[in-house]
Amino acid sequence: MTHSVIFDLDGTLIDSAPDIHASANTVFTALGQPPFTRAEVQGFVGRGAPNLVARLCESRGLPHEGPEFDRVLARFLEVYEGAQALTVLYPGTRAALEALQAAGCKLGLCTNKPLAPTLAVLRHFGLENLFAAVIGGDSLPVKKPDPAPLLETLTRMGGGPAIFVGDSEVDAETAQNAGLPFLLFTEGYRKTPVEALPHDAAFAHHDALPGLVAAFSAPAVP
Ligand SMILES: O=C(O)COP(=O)(O)O
Ligand SMILES: [Mg+2]
Repeated sequence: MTHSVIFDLDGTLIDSAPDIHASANTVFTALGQPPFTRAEVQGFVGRGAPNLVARLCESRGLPHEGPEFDRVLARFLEVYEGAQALTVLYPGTRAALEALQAAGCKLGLCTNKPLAPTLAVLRHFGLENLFAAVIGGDSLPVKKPDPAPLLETLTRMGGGPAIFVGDSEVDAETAQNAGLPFLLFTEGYRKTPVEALPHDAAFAHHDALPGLVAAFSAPAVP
């Protein structure tokens, strides 16, 4: 039985932290704040843009809710939507997605990144037609690790057996919450050692992905 394969985006298919870092610095330096390091910003990626901006505000002693925060978030989202210049696909990503599709797998995307910058970056890399369903961090009232976005992605893909592929603590928890197998990409933005994150298989290069998915999809040997 061929599985549907649902992907996380930031830190899994694309290395977008340089653009997220640059967008944060564009917004916060305009507010008279000193720039953030890449590590500071990357450490807050994974729970969606409102959480990222709230954590950045907090670390500069600025309000992390209310009208002033809303203005900073709105400005960040504006800058973020046009921020693709520093983003790259992880090596082997395009080939792996195409190989999975050629093997009959349906592909889906379930990210906490807001939908507008998600669609913009998919278009930037010419990947927008590969995915049967795309759910962003603002597509539903809840985000990962709530299982609803992942399950909704699968429903929009027509259901059936599925595997989730992601890079983070949030993704591992989402897969568990949704009851789906989890493949962990080890070169993304996780903060926890691989051994400490629940996963069914781990990989460091996307070349390994079609083989891992095929192993899951193979009928169990009696
Ligand atoms: O925008 C984020 O916080 C992270 O996005 P991701 O779910 O694609 O890793
Ligand atoms: Mg991620």
